[in-house]
Amino acid sequence: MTTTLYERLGKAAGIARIVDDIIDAHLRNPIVKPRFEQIEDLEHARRMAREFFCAGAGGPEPYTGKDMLAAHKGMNISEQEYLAVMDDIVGALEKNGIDDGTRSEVIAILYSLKGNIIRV
Ligand code: HEM
Repeated sequence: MTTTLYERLGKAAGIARIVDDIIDAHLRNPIVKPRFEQIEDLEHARRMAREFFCAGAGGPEPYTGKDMLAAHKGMNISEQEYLAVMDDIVGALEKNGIDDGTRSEVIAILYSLKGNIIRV
């Protein structure tokens, strides 16, 4: 039996916990903290990130947020900030007991989005 990425991440409930840990990590990470402290509606951003991961992992939840280019346009996000965000995501996946292969899959998907996020 193969399981989907969505299932291996713990479906909506598991993804919600992972996203909460990612946001907590960003708010503690000196490299990206100022960006995330400035967000006016953090609960909205949290909801969008949960939807994005659910939909991106093949879950049934629709993603109702902006595409990655529109969401990050004009922010002048650096390569270093992008890496810091990726590191926080890996840390949150590890904290939630996500296996090595699944972590690599998530990182590969996110890496493919970098052209829509860095210095756009
Ligand atoms: C790993 C790749 C990333 C993914 C998958 C991602 C995903 C998202 C999503 C889904 C949103 C919500 C869009 C919406 O409101 O409709 C968002 C917003 C945001 N992202 Fe990212 N992001 C990534 C990288 C980054 C990086 C590297 C930074 C900067 C350090 C960043 C900073 C922000 C900020 C500040 C917002 C909120 C904008 C606002 O509502 O005021 N993101 N991101």
